[in-house]
Amino acid sequence: MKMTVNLPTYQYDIFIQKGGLKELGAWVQKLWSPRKIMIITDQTVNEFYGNVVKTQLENAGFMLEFYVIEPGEQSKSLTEASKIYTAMSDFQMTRSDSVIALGGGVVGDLAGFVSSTYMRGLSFVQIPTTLLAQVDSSVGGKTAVNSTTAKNLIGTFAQPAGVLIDPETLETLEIRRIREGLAEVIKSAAIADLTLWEELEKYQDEADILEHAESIIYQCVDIKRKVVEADELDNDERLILNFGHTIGHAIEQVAGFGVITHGEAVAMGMYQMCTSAERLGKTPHGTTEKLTTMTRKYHLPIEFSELDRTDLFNAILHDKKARGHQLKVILLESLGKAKIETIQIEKIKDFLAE
Ligand SMILES: NC(=O)c1ccc[n+]([C@@H]2O[C@H](COP(=O)([O-])OP(=O)(O)OC[C@H]3O[C@@H](n4cnc5c(N)ncnc54)[C@H](O)[C@@H]3O)[C@@H](O)[C@H]2O)c1
Ligand SMILES: O=C(O)C(=O)C[C@@H](O)[C@H](O)[C@H](O)COP(=O)(O)O
Ligand SMILES: [Zn+2]
Repeated sequence: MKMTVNLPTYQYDIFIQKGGLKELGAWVQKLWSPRKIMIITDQTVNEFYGNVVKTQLENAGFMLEFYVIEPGEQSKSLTEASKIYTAMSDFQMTRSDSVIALGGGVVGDLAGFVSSTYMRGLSFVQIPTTLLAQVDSSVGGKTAVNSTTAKNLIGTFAQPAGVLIDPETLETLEIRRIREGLAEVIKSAAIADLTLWEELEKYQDEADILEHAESIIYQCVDIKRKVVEADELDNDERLILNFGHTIGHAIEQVAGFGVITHGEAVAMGMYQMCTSAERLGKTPHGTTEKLTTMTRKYHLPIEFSELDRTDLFNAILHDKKARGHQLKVILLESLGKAKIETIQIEKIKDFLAE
């Protein structure tokens, strides 16, 4: 399956194919002439998929260097980015060379960030290997690293040259990671696609989801593609992709990056926004119950009562949807349709109430 993201001045293809990794060499040859490629990945992904990627690309005539990070959110930092710049410079990369991000959202965000800033920008490709990265983070061009004070505080908009999604890589993924990816799937359906929502209601469990992974990934990527095409730089419609993230990102930061996964935090954030919006009369009665049933079925957490509300509020002050004292929040008008409301930033406390 192929899809094209059409932006005003740029376009790229997303290729979704079981076993696609085994065709990587030929796919990359269509994008790039022979050149140096730095493959940025993490230790776990490298153990599973490093060899196939190496063989494919070397046979296709590329000169490779692997940069392998420690797995986990802690690696999404300026410290790690700085080490990668040094490795890129040691590999004597020039602006005609390129980067491949091979891994989950951490690798994708970090590799995208260094690619878009090294020498003011090298081309890069996303090869996402987690469900979360395949349904969300590999598409749309948001790159970032975290600071100690806030999630994704430092970043760029930089679109990849292409995205290759091989759903077979999900076979080696731990169940907790499948579930966290499902949080972004649930988000995508909740904000924009009632049909996908109803489909998710019919699936029995995670195994059922994996059986239908290719189609689910396609639908999520298509939702994201449309939103990004309408508002690449996150000024308006794209903000809906942030449903659950205002509180979710604060949860990740306050708990300590990596303790609660991004998807788990988004599940908590979606629940909290939905239940509060329902209490405030901004979301139809009964929506939270359906959302809770869905998140429970896929074993996602919704509770975060142990986290201090003031700490969460302070973290929310760094949300990128804030403008001065105002904050845009994403609510559900109904299941399958999001709406954006502007509130005074203090008012987010109404949504944090236990
Ligand atoms: N840029 C965006 O639009 C966007 C969207 C959503 C999330 N994100 C970011 O993505 C990050 C989360 O991504 P993630 O959940 O993929 O986390 P991750 O990259 O940390 O991957 C999760 C774990 O799975 C392992 N792994 C990856 N692929 C594997 C495979 N095929 N088999 C076995 N193990 C594998 C990794 O080693 C890691 O331990 C967060 O930092 C979040 O902010 C970005
Ligand atoms: O692509 C987007 O836009 C999103 O908001 C997708 C989110 O799932 C993702 O977590 C994103 O990185 C959040 O971006 P941020 O601007 O809130 O840092
Ligand atoms: Zn997200």
